[in-house]
Parts: sequence; C-alpha cells; structure tokens
Amino acid sequence: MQKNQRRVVIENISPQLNNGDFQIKRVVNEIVTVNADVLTDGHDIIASAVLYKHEKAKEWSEVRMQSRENNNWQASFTVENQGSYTYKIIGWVDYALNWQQGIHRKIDDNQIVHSELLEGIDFLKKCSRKATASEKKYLKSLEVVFADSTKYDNAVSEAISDKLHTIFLKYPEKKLVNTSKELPVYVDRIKARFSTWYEFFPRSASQNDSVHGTFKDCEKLLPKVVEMGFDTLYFPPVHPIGEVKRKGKNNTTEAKDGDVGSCWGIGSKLGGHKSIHPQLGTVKDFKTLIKKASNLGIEIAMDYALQAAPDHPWVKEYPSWFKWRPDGTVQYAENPPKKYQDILPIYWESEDYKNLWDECLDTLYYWIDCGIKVFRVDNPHTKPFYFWNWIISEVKAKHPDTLFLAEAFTAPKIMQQLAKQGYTQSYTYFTWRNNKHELTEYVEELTKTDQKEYMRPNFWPNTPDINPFHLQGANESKYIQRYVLAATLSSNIGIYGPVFEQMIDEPIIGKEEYLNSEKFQICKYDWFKQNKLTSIISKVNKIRNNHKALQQTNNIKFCSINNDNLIAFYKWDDTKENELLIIISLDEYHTQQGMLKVPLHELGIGHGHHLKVTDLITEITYDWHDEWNFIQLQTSIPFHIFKITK
Ligand SMILES: O=P(O)(O)O[C@H]1O[C@H](CO)[C@@H](O[C@H]2O[C@H](CO)[C@@H](O)[C@H](O)[C@H]2O)[C@H](O)[C@H]1O
Repeated sequence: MQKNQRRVVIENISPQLNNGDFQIKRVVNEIVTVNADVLTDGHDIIASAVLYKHEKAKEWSEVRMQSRENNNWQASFTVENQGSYTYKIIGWVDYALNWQQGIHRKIDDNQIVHSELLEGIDFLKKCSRKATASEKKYLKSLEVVFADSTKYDNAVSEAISDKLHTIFLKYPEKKLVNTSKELPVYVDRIKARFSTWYEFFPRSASQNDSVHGTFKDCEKLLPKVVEMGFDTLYFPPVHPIGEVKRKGKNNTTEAKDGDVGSCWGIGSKLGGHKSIHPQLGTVKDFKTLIKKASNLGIEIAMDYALQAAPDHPWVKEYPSWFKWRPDGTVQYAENPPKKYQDILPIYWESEDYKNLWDECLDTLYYWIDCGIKVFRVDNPHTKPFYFWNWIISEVKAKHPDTLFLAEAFTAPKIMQQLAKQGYTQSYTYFTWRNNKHELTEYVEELTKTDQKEYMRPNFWPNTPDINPFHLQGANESKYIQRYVLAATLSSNIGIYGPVFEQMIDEPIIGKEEYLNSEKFQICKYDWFKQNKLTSIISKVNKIRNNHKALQQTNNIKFCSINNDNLIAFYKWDDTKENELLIIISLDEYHTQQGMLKVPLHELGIGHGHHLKVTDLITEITYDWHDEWNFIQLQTSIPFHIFKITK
C-alpha cells in the first residue's frame, strides 16, 4: 500500500452489480438513489457527493449526499437521457464546517474565541474565490469584522450564523478527496419498463380456411390488437423454413406433403436470416406492415433465433460455423430434454467466430433498418454470455431504442446473467407460479432483491411452448385471474393471444404443451370473436395505459388479507398521485371473502382516515373508515383494481 494522505473511506456503495462490471438499468427520467458508507477517523466533519455523467456530457454533475444513520449517506439523481451514465462518490473532510462547529461549541461554553476568529478568515477567503458578487461582499465584510477585536460580539454571531453555514456548504474546499470506483448505469426508453405484448403466428392470420396467412392479412388484424390495448406485436420467425428434416404436425420428425414446418427451423434454398418466407410476402410487405403498425402505436417485435435448418445458406457458405462430426453430420440442436431435430446449432467456438459474430450483428442491423426496434431472442442461454454482451452493446451504441427480450426458461442464475449482460427484459417463471405463496415470494424476489436493478420481468400466462397445467381445462374465471395477475404484478406482460383469449387448451396428455400446436401447422381462428375474456383484457389494458402505478414493476407492497385464496397488493406511481389497491381471487370456482388491511403507513395516513376506493372495472365506489375492510370476490369478476382517493 502506498503512502496516502486520504482520510475518508467510501464503501458499501449501492446500487452496483458485480463491483461495477455490469450496468444497473433505468428508463428515462427515473431516479438513481445512491447509498454508501462514508466515514473517517476522529471527529472531523466530512462531506460527500455523488458525481454523475451521461456518456455524451463533458462535465460531471454533482449532488451532495445527506448523512443518515450509522455513517450511511444517500443522494439521488435523475437520468434524463437514453444511453450510458457513470456515477461515482467523492468524500472529504470539510475543514470550514469543522471550524464552524468548533467555534460554536466554544462559544456555547462561554470561551473566548479571538484566535479562532482569526483562523476563520482563511476559510472566508477561500470561499470568496468561488462566491457570487453579493456573497463576496458579505464574506469580505466578515473578514473585517473577524479581524477587529472591537467588533467581537458581532463576529461571534456571524461566525455561527446559518448564513455563513450555507455558504460553507455551497463552496466546500475539497481537500484530500477520496473518490470511489466509477459505476455504470444504462438508461433505456420507457418501453423497456412498460410494454404489453400480443403474440400470433402471421401464417395463421388469414381469415380463410387452410390458406397460408400473409403480412397483408396481418395488417387486417392490427385494429384488433390496438383496440385490445396491446403495444407490441410479436411474431415468431418470419424467414424461409428449412425443407430438409422439416418437422411435421405435432412435432413429428418427418413432415408430410403440405406440412409447413416449425418456423424456428430457419433457412432454406429460399434464404436465411435476412430473408422473408415467400408465403408471407416480401420484405417490402413486411416494411409496410411495420409502418402501418407503427402508425397505430404498435411495434412489431421480431424473433431472433441463431440456429439453422440443414439447408440454410450458412451451412454451405460457412461450414466452419457448425461442428461437423467424423461422419460428416452435425448433431442437431437441443434444449434438454427438448430435441430440435430440424435445426443445427451454431458452433460458437468456431475459429471463424469474428465473421460469425459480424453476420449476427449485420442481421440485426438489417432488420433494424427495416424498422424493427424490438427483438425476442430465442434460447439465448445456449449461446455465450460474452457474445450477448458484445452484440447488445454494439446495437445499443448505434440504435439505443432497440430492446431485447430474453427467452430463457432456465436456471435462475443463468437468466439473471443474461439480464446483467444487457438483455432489456426477461421471460420469467410467472407462467408456473400459481398460489399466493409462490406468487408473493417470486414477486418479492424480483422486486426487493438486487434483481430489481437489472432484471425487468415480462410476465406471460402462456406461450406457444407452454400450456401450463393450471390452464388446461380451466374455466374463464381462471383465465381472467391469470391475465389480471400478470397485468398488475408486472408492467411488462404478454400473451400468446388467439389461443389465450379463445381458451384453447387441449394439451398433449401429461405435458404442458398444446396439442396440434401452431408451431407445426397453420391454425384457423375466429379473429374478431369477442367474449368476456377479450373484453376484460381490453379493459385491464386500458387501465394499465391510464394508470402510471401499473407502468412499473418494483413499486409493489403486498397487503395482509386473511384468506389464502385472495392476494392483495398496493401499487403507486412516483408522485403518489396514482395509488391503486389490487385484490385478486385465486379460486376460480367459489366466491371468496376476507378482511383486507389497508397499508396506512405507505398511504401516509393514520387510523380513522376516511378513504374512497373506486373499482376501475365496475366503477363502484366504497367508503372505508377502518384499517381492516371487507372484500368479497365472485368468480364472474374475480378481482378489484381499486383507485384510492384519500
Ligand atoms: O427451447 P425453448 O423451449 O426455449 O423454445 C424456443 O426455441 C425452440 C428452438 O428454436 C423453439 O422450438 C420450436 O422450433 C424448433 C426448431 O424448428 C423445433 O424443433 C421445436 O420442435 C419447436 O418447438 C421454440 O418454439 C422456441 O420458443
């Protein structure tokens, strides 16, 4: 250790990830609240500040930290622009404040402080150099007073005045400053935090029987998606589908004539990742669809699946991107226990990895140039973390609006690692969390641990891969519950739309998979059929769009309710102008009742305060005078989203 005169220690800084190796995440205009232990030897007064800077700013901005209990300090700053920020903490001994405190104590003890006043002149002079004209005038006058023993009484009262204290605080002399490590923050656009996804397969978009859907058919479905309040329309891959080893209906390994194959089996003689499946239309049609969707406030999210059908052009052009076995074949891809016999995995250890990575990046740029800003990334956990870190940062540097959703249903730490490496949003285990204990524990984990700094959950009640057991054979009430749970617990949500809203749930017996899955065939839907579920989904989405409390995930507090079939939580927005109480029944067969404890402390009110709560679906208002209030939910509308009026 070198000889070093620093006095102030700065440690236990939060938020930070892996000692600053990864960026914490925010969206535009969110706050970063920084905490740290800042301390020194002896009894000197110390001060500290957070310095922060956007990547394009030349100067650091500074916000002073406030001392809290036990040597802990805190300050907050707002991140106003998209992109990368850096922050660090500085700490120093504040000798001017020390002087003022010292003289104050002596004066209180009736000691004579002539000498101390003379010492103070030095601090006045230092402050003068930075002060405004009027402050300078004041400080100069104090110099005279402090030096003149005939003005002793006046000098004493000025020395301990609040006015001087404020000036000392404003112009600290930062001597022997200690500086912490720099820590990174990434700031996304708002959509990273609040998005409502609808998934369908464009090839099923035709309203005619057994006809392959096209992008033009998709255009006709846009009004439905808008009217239901969705803002992101996610399409499974839209590229040519391999003919070699193509899968047949119900995941059979041999396609029959006319079988359309799995759209994740990307690539054929008709093109690869930068081509469009000709039966869907052309790139021009796709661009038109993207534009029309955008005009209606919908962003099209594309699937990014790095794998290749055996007849993908990459296989011939870049054989070294695949791992060839001695028998001249490549082992098909897997996500154990699932087998993907129709696709070849990329060989990430290829010696030609630089070209491979560049092509992957170029593919993203290609679609971004076509107007795509959101990617759902297939199985990212089967590709190297460092690849993701590289490609996401490359894209974001040029196109900061781009968002990436990680489709990794795997071990928690792997999912967390992908989020740390740069994924904007992550699919979650919500799909399987069903009872009150599981839901509460999971949401607490996501929102109250350091995961809240980097992992933005996206809650999906179903996906084409997951037909959860609890939805198989379930009634309408259960579907409503699952949608409302997702839509109120998480600000990012999605559904595999037509299947969910029409409650199509026939499983492969004993498995959480759909029978006759659309992954392997075209399905026919009555796209414009309305039912109670579509009506509730639309209403709930409207509530989400109109209530800021539902546009972020981490602002949640579970409330006591004395019935395990009822889950209740309080949500608020940053200004606390929008406060909601949500109660959802977890029983789809019986009416449930319970007593709900109002979170008085969080609401900032005392016992006996009169509250009005208005159900945003039924528009019925209830007057609550007590801390505990009676709740009853029927299966017909198994939830309340109450807006609170205090
Ligand atoms: O592996 P996951 O369960 O996360 O699922 C995702 O990736 C799969 C591979 O891309 C994909 O699986 C589908 O496509 C495969 C390739 O064509 C095919 O072999 C599988 O049978 C089919 O389910 C899955 O849909 C995707 O969400």
